[in-house]
Amino acid sequence: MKLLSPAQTRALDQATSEVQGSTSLELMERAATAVFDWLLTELQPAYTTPIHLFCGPGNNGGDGLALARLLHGAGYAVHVWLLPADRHSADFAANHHQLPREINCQELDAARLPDLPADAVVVDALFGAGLNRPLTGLAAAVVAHLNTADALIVAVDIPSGLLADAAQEPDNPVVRAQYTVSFELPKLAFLLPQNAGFVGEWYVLPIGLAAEVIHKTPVDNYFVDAAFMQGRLPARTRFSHKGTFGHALLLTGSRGKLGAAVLASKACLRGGVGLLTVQVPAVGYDVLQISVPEAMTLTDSATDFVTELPDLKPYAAVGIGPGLGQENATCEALRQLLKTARVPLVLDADALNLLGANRELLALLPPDSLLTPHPKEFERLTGEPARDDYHRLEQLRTFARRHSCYCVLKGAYTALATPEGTTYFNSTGNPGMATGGSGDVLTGLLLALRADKRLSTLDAALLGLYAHGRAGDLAARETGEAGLVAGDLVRFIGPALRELTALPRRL
Ligand SMILES: NC(=O)C1=CN([C@@H]2O[C@H](COP(=O)(O)OP(=O)(O)OC[C@H]3O[C@@H](n4cnc5c(N)ncnc54)[C@H](OP(=O)(O)O)[C@@H]3O)[C@@H](O)[C@H]2O)[C@@H](O)CC1
Ligand SMILES: [K+]
Repeated sequence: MKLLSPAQTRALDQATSEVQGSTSLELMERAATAVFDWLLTELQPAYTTPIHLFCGPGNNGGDGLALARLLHGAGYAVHVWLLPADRHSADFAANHHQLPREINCQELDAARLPDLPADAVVVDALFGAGLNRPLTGLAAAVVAHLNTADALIVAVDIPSGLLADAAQEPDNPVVRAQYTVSFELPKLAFLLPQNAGFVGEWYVLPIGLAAEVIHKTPVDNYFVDAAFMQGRLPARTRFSHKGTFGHALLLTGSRGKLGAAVLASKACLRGGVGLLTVQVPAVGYDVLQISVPEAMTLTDSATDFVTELPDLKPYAAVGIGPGLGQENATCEALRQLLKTARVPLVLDADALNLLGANRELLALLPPDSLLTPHPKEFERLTGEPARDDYHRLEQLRTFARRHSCYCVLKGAYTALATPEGTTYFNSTGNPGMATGGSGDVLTGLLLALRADKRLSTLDAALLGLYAHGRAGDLAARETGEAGLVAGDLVRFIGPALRELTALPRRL
């Protein structure tokens, strides 16, 4: 799915009306009907549940008024609260006019803000995508009032006071919703950790906006969902052989951290690599041979950490990082790798920490390298703490462009920035994956996909991130989130990849 800016969303609205020969009022009715259906199926309010709708002067308020009419028509107890304003949008006015007289509809008054009992549902339709400045005065007082109430808050389109795709001052008044119900496409704001307390659990409801216009709209940001990924992994043909899927080399492990080497190796094999060679310090030889018999093991001349590179010629891709440690001699091996590798690289964990501690090495990164930092590792790479999540995203894009690399930022909705300046946000995964070794599994899986000669760098990265999260979701069904360990992810890589495999063409 594409992530559109507010200006693009407005243009899409207009274009939809033109293409479909419908009015913006009809579109508003579709939006309100979608929220109405969602409320009834997801929240299932009782007929006695008080539903308070807070409506602003624009089309977000218009959505709220149309929703109030639909709920009233279905027999629910609704109460409408209007934010006084000098001007109202035309579709707000039309829906205000259509509001049945029996509905209790009052203007908000700062001196007498309504009581909101804990069993009430509050619909926040004060401001939506048209917000263009921080809320002040009565609007700010209403938001503060909603935020202290115990009622369940559902935000229409976006929590009021929150900008859809830009940073704002942390103390700006913003509604803290339990649910946000938006239309057709998600907003960038929903994907950033700093907004989680406002947005709550979010839903995107289809309202039939013109698909052909969405298709033609150029964007910088994508939300990577199941439909986006479906069929991206080519099926294996009967005559495929080990060479098709590549021979990968993994440089990994140090004394006490061979578990990382084992997890990454197993993930690489489950990711479908043709052959895997693992270079570990001498201390890891038995561990690898016994734990991962499918891999070939090379031992370093050093006992406790990796210090040297094998001949790189046989390999289709090289991964480096899991459990590596940060010895000087390891850093030299990394330098040699960056200087000599002519095949795709995947860099993670201590390889990134070494890059961060020796930033002159960044100039040696071969183009199209894939880096997988979490936010702390990313900060070491840039050397500059981010002001907020939007700034960090900007840093990520700049980094990927400057170093011609694909850079991941791990977390909820893991982001992938490309050298061209596009960012992809992954949709799979769960908090159970915040556990030791999860990143090592991702590295191994990405290495396998980069060794696969059939895949572009972008497809390998997207498939790896999506399948890793999906494996976590499948595993959590069995283990629960708390009980999930990285080894469980490995078991579900195969099923996750199978879901993404292209089906044979049929007539
Ligand atoms: N395609 C879709 O997704 C569809 C979208 N739809 C809905 O439309 C919504 C967008 O509607 P919208 O453009 O009318 O904007 P909205 O947020 O209601 O209000 C803007 C008004 O507020 C004002 N204003 C702004 N900031 C302010 C502030 N801080 N403090 C005070 N006032 C402020 C501003 O006027 P100004 O004062 O700047 O002249 C303007 O009057 C969208 O979120 C969705 O709910 C559906 O109906 C159909 C399909
Ligand atoms: K809202």
